[in-house]
Amino acid sequence: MCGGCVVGAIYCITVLCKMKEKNPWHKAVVIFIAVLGIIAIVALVTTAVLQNKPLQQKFKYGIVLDAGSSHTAVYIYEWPAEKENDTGRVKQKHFCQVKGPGISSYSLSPEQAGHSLRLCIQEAVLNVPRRRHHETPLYLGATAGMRLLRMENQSLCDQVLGSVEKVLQSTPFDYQGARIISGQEEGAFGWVTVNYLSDRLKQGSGTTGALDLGGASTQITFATNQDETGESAENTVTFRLYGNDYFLYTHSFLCYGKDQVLKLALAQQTQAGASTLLDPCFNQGYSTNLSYSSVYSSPCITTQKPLAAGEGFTHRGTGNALQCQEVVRRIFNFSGCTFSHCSFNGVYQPPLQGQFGAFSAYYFVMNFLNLTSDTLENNMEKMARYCSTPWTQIKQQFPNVKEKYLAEYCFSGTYILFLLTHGYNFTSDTWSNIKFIKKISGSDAGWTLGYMLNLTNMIPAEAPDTPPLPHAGYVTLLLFTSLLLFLILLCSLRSLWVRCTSQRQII
Ligand SMILES: Nc1ccn([C@@H]2O[C@H](COP(=O)(O)OP(=O)(O)O)[C@@H](O)[C@H]2O)c(=O)n1
Ligand SMILES: [Ca+2]
Repeated sequence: MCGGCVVGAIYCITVLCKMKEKNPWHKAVVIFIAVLGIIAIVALVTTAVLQNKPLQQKFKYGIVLDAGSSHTAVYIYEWPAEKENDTGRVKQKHFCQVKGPGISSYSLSPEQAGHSLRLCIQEAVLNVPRRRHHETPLYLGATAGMRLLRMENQSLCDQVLGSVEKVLQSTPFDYQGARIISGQEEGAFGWVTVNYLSDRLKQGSGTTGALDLGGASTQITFATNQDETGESAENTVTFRLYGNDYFLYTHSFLCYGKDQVLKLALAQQTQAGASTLLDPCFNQGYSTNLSYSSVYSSPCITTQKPLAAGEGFTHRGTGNALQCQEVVRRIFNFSGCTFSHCSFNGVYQPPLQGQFGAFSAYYFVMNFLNLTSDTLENNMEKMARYCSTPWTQIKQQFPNVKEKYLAEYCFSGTYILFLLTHGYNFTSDTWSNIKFIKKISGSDAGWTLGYMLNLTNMIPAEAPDTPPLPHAGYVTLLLFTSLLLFLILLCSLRSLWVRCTSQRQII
């Protein structure tokens, strides 16, 4: 079309040139045509650019409630409406932490479980534009706290789920159900989240493994070769995403979240039923009274409360990291592997592959202890120093940290180092493959985003078709071509003018 303009303009000039002798206005007419040509090109480029400009962005929303063992969190996600299937497009818009404990703690007053969510639901209502409310899917997924309650008492578990369901149904959102997700789902969707956010799924190779530490369970998930997954079907999840096949190894260790594992350690150390427990995993000078039932009532504890024991015991710290490691070692079972390789407790695990992102409590604990960017050996030393610091000094040093968390860091840090090395087989050499992360590109690492992407079919199995040129490339090419044609027009005008003038001189 632009080429047509140029040819037309040249034709006009030629005609004009012939008319020139007779017409005293020829100069003005030539200038007029040149200006007209410029205006035509500018109009053409402007129209083409505006026509192809991305439309004003409209957003869609999705809400996922993570009903964890220790607390419930509400995540609101947002994405451009016309780019639903593009990787990396869904972002966390808002986060709300529900006040109080996890929903499984309301087993004796189930109505309270639903009620506890109300404030965060109100926040969600304000954070999603009103006209989008009815089309915004809302999901609740409960994890290990509710898995344990289901094992303990199915009826109480149903009542708690019923109570949250009642509240969620009454919201203006498109409620899609509240359920207990499986350990495999928790692990696999954590892996999807991490790889979606770091934009690795479209590239098809070099994915990142996911390590999730909760309060009641912990998950390890990573991509392996197809033949590695054959040994244990229950540890295998396969996905086809953006045209690539992924064979994932995943395992969720129930009772190996950091709060339940502490109960395992306390039960292990109170077998004799003494009235005082001297615990190397707590700082020297730390002392508190604990009831036996707070330890032994968990379904993770299979041993009975010691017969000789009274109501409770004094839990006293002695602060010794090496002895603490021995306490932690006793809650792992390294015998009885029936597969080619195992992690612990007879669970199959193929050799570790690639990089890993470690999130949730891994991040909280390691970040507090300043163990996120050092060698394994240095981290062991730092850990020993923290454990041997007297409790009074720790409290003085961190007056703003909740005492319960502060007291447990020696135990939790020792447990994390032991789990990653002796449990999963990370070594001094492979330690640097683990990155302790909270967020990736502004969104929290965790299973919730992967869960929503899967349920809303937002990750297609096959790679979507993309235009041959991105918008910026298209505009650049258009401008460049127009500029070139304009220059050709000017040159042609000039050479015609020169020829015209010389012809006149000859005449
Ligand atoms: N700021 C925070 C928040 C949570 N946490 C811990 O992170 C863990 C989160 O577990 P969770 O509630 O998701 O439990 P699961 O159901 O995933 O096992 C709990 O052990 C919390 O105590 C922490 O250490 N620091
Ligand atoms: Ca969790």
